[in-house]
Amino acid sequence: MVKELLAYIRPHRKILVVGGLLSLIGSAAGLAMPLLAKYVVDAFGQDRSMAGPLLWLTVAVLVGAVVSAGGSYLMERTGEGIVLSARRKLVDRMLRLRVADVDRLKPGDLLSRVTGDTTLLRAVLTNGIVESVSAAFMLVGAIVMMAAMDGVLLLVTLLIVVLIGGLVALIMPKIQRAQTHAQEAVGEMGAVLDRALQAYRTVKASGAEEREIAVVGEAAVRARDRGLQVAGWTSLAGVATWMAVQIAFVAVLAVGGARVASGTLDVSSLIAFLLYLFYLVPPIGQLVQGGVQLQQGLAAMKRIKEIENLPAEPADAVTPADGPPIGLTFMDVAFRYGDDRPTVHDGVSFEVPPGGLTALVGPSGAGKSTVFGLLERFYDHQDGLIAIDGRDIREWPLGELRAALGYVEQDAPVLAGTLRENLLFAAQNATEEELRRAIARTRLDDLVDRLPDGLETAVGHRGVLLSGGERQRVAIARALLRRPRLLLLDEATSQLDAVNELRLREVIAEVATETTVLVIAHRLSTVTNADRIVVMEGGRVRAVGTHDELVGGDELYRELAATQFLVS
Ligand SMILES: Nc1ncnc2c1ncn2[C@@H]1O[C@H](COP(=O)(O)OP(=O)(O)OP(=O)(O)O)[C@@H](O)[C@H]1O
Repeated sequence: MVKELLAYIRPHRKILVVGGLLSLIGSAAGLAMPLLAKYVVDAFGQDRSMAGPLLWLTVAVLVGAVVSAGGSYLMERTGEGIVLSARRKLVDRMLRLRVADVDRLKPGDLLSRVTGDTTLLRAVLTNGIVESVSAAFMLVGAIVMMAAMDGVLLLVTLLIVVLIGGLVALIMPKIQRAQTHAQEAVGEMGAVLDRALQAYRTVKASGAEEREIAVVGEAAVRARDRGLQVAGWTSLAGVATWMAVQIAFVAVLAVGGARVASGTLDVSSLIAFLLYLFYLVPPIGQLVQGGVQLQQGLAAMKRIKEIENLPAEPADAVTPADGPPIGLTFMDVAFRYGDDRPTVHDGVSFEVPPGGLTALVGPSGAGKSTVFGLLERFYDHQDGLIAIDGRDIREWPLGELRAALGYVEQDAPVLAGTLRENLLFAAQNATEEELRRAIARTRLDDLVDRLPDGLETAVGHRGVLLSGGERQRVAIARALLRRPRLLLLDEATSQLDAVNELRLREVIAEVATETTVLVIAHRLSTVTNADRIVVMEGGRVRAVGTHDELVGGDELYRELAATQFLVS
């Protein structure tokens, strides 16, 4: 893990070294001060002019301050750079994960990894490491100076510092464990908050505000408790170091006082020694702090790596290319969502010839949406053959496969942004003419006319400004602009008004004249217009035919037609 942490630093190492050097120079200037103070005191005692030593003292203060400030700015800059590259890498991986992996992850937790955990890297990589180096330098420097003052006093000091240092070293692993838990708790809080925000209306309609507030509140309390554990251990480490210095102070004062009295030590040396002793405080504190930050960084790194280590889909983005409609084949396809999950497809076989409208129908849970998930290769089937245009989908380069398909989800997501951005989402290079045509084909013209800023109108978070029927047509227009050779359309189950219903039917019928359309049908009008209907039940294909054939020959279909389809 430390190695991975260092990998983030490598690109910034030059500037980090410069910043580190500046900090060291600042520290060295600081280190010189007690010595210069000693000269001031000596000059005072020997009736010499204090001007020279005082001037040097002033110069040391100024140089120390300016150089330290420069060093710390460079450090912060590097820190921001490191956070940026960690975020970029993480986001890149997150958007390329396989759907099956994302199903298992919680969006709120993912968000906290990008926003929260990356920030923790900054502290460890800059302050943590560089300041620890400069603190170690200060520490060694102070000890050398103390040795020059008086060896006996140094021994007394070191004995105490080493004892307490051992204690702090024992506390560090506890801090890391507590810190990992604390960051996980923040992620969990993000996840429960996200759950409530995703279902905002349902929360309100269910009168569940209080409960959700309590759930998020509890997660926040857990995060606080974990944070308190970290704080507890950190304070203990802090107190231990503080105690070390205080005890050393008393011991040095006692031993040093005795040596001054016996004439083996100058008063000025004792004063300088005591000053150096207090010079030990910040570097020791910094080393402890650096240790804590390292633990935080390691915990954050672990959470970042958990995502980065997940497999990614190949990144072969392909611009959609025009082509004739294509057909598809399912042959004995077997699939389940996970080894411990029930079988969803249990030998599914059907064929869709190029062009025309094919409807998939069946009771809820029959595996219809799963057909789409497999065609888009969001998931990989375990057995059997799925071919598109006569070619096994495993042999299609992923980008090319997805470029050939248009996909409209049932709840037709519309993204925050303008209507134009939404329409061009899947085909950034579409021309104004193509855009206009797609709008006309999906009968969105009057919507565009009605909206205050036309295509440039912001449609709101998840398209709340549009009706369900409009959202579905926007999604269809978006898919059409990609010029799919096979359109996968999961029809909205929501009840549409007569106008929207009619428009949707016209749109589907018209699109089916130009490309292959496979629709998961929820409307009677769709199935009656379909060239063929595939009836699925319990993970198998039960019957294939036209509406009239199936009404006559398939009992389940007859029942579905009578009860399930939204009659138009
Ligand atoms: N991402 C998923 N992870 C695990 N199981 C899933 C996932 N998606 C669907 N399933 C399960 O697979 C089965 C078939 O689901 P599918 O969505 O394909 O059915 P469907 O016929 O489209 O149903 P509906 O018409 O209700 O949408 C269901 O039992 C469902 O619980």
